Amino acid sequence: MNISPFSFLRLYLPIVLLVLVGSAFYSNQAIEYELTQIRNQESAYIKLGAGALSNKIGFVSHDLMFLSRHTALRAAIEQPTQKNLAHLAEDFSIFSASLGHYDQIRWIDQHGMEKVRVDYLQGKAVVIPTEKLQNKGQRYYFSDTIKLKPNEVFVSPLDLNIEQNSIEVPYKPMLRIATPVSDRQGNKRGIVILNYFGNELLTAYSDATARIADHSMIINGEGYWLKSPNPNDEWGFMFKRPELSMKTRAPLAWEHISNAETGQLELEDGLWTWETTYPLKVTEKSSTGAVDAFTPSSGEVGARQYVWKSVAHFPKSSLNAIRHGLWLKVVWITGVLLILFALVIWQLVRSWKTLAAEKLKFSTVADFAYDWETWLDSNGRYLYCSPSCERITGRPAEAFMADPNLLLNICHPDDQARLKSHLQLHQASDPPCEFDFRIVLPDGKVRWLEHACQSVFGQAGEFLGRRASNRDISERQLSEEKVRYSEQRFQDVSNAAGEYLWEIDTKMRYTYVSNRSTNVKGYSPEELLGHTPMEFMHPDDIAGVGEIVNRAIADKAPFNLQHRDITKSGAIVWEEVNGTPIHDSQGNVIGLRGAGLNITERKLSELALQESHQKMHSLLNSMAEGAYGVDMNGNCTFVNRSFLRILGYGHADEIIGKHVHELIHHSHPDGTVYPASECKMYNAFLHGQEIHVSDEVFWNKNGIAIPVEYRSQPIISNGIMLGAVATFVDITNRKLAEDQIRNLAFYDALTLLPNRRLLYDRLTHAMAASKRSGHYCALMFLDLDNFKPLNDTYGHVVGDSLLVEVAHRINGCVREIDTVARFGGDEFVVMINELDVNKSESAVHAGIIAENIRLALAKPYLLKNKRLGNAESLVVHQCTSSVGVVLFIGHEQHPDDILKGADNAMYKAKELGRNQIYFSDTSH
Ligand SMILES: Nc1nc2c(ncn2[C@@H]2O[C@H](COP(=O)(O)OP(=O)(O)OP(=O)(O)O)[C@@H](O)[C@H]2O)c(=O)[nH]1
Repeated sequence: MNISPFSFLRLYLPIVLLVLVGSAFYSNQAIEYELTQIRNQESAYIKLGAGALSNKIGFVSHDLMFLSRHTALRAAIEQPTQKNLAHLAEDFSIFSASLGHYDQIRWIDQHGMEKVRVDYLQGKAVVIPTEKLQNKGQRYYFSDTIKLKPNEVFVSPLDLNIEQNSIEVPYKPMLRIATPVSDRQGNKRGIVILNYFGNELLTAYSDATARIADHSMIINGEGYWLKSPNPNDEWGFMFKRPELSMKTRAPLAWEHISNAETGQLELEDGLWTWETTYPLKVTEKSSTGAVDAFTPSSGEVGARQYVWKSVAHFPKSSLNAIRHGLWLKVVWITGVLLILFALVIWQLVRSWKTLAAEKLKFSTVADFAYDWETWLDSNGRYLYCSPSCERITGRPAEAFMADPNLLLNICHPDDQARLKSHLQLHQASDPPCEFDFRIVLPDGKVRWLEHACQSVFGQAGEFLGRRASNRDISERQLSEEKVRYSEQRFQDVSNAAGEYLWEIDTKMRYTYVSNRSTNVKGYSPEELLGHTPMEFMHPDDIAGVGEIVNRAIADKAPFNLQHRDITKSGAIVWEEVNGTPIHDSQGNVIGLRGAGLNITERKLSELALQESHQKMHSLLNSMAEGAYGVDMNGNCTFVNRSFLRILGYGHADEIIGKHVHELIHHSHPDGTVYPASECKMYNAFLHGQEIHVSDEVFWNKNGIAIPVEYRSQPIISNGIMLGAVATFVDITNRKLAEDQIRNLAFYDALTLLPNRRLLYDRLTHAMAASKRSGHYCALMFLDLDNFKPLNDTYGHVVGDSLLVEVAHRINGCVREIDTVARFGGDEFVVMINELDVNKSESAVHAGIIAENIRLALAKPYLLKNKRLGNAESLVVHQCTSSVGVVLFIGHEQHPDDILKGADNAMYKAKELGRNQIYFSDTSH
């Protein structure tokens, strides 16, 4: 795992600083402690040394005073007889030998003459014979002592013993202590003096300061060493060598030492510790002494001036060594500590990072969990609540953390008792638990939650509470509800429909059959399970059913089939089966399921219907009329053969399913569009009405209008209209016949000109029109002149052809709106409409037209002549015509009068010689 140097240093640097400061503080404290120890030790030993010196001096002083008051001495002073002197010498010997401290014990009389002297030589007290006694009157110790008052003590400086005016070698440090003695009258009778071995004193000092022997020393008041770690420095004053004194060697230290009774001071050269000893009591005196044997003291020295300094000098190098040693120790410990801290912090940072990573994982897994994750302690308080609770419950995680009862409070009232007992009672030993409950959202909606929880334990097996996962299963519940509802509905519908449900495995054995099987097959589900459907099937149907089912399995497709079953009672029932393959997750077919329905009645009906259909089909196809059916959308449901024949189709499939009106009835006879909305038949069938139309057209496949007469009748079953059936006949021949009849009534069969009836009709219309317009009309009555001879000569056929040609030539002389009619025989009537509003102008126009006709008819005719048995010949014929003209307007005259007028005019033309035009009188 990578650790960021920044993370490490951020934690480590303050600790480094702390350790360094701590180390510095500790080192200072340690050094100070060590130095304090040393200082204390120095002080203590120096005090011990000083004390040892004082004690020793005290003992000596005590011995002196004991001897000065000794009875033998008193006796010798009063009566210095040999006996008393001997006695005194003996006592001095005993004293010397018993103590061994004194080099000499003497009584010197007031003249300085040694009276009794005991020396201590080689461990024995030796009384010096009288003849060897010397006069010490010149010596400073005598002169300094003899002048003292009784009981005052003279203590000499500690110096080296001088014998024969030379410093005794080896050096014999010596301290002389003396006191004057007097007789009973108070006269001074000399002194008692003890030469005390200075080594005793120095040894006592050494013993007391043995622990600091290497740097302890005794220095006299002048700064000379009486005892020094370096013996060569000692007794400088005895050799008059001032350089062997502290005053010279360490003047600064000596200045402090000499000016203070006691003290301790660290100077550049080291630690100085000193203690001042005052060997003399108040009653004791001393003098400067003298180095030379017979030199008197230069002055008296009082008790406070007679000092020895017990001094310890702890060298600077040793102090530094201690400091360095401690520093090194601290530095080493600090280094080790820093390394240890570095390792610990490194591990700590690693652990934190691991912890952070684990926390990130945890938060990623828990905080981003889709479900609502919780952890409750043994008291039911939330230790963790995932943020998804807000999406699921509508309340934030903080609300649950703050209120352990919130879940119970928002629980649906119907589920609260169960949830409450679960939350209150679950214990560490409870197994994992799952159940569903509902909560009420803030907006009042209800949501289903699937709750799953289990106990959780720490590594030591301690119960940590229960961890739960709550999943929003509202949609699933809804879906399941829908599925349940759907299944129930399916079951109900199936039952209502009389169906039974079934499932079979790949070996075609029933694995499930619903109760309705009893109604359909006559066998209960228990009797069917484990058997195959074929065991109950009509033998003739097994092969067909097997083929359909196997194909469905191969195609993995649903199937539908009908077959016959033989019921438990032996009856044959028809069953309709719908089924579909069941697949596993790999898509393999693992069985079939479906529903079966008893369709026996329907099947029998169908068969009957089929038979009926067959009959109807035969009937339809035997009809001469075309027939077809339409559904409610107007689409064709069936056609018969005559339909196909009449309308030119080859197969019913070309029509069935198509909108019949759009296919065969889309246009009027003149080709204009005939919308279905205007179609009589279509509207009649839409309204459930019968209709009969005798004259419309259907359009055949080739786009030719076929005149038809049709009937349409709605198909109504149980009051519900299902469509219509139409029949039609081709009335082309009938129409032709009708046309002919109509032509016969209104037209001349030979010339095809309107006949007299039609002329009369049009004359009536022309009269009405002229009345509206105010324009005059003209009626011309034509009669061929001498027509009869042609008939007679060539026969009626030739005469007919002339009449036809005459009709043709007259038509060529008039407008479309005019009428040319054959009135009868060789008589023609021409009616000219819309001439002029002015009668004269109209007469002129009519005359011109009449003249044109007359001229046209007067031209020769070339007529075919074919007689029976003879070849066809051409007859050239020429004839004229007589024309009578009458003008008319409105209803001034009766039609018959107009015709009569024209006829009369024509006769006038005849009378006037034929081949001319005559206007009726009424025309002018
Ligand atoms: N070919 C033929 N002749 C007809 C037809 N109808 C009448 N006729 C004859 O037409 C003749 C008419 O005769 P009329 O008009 O009386 O005599 P006409 O010979 O024309 O002499 P005028 O009229 O006096 O000039 C008769 O001989 C009829 O038989 C017809 O449809 N076809």
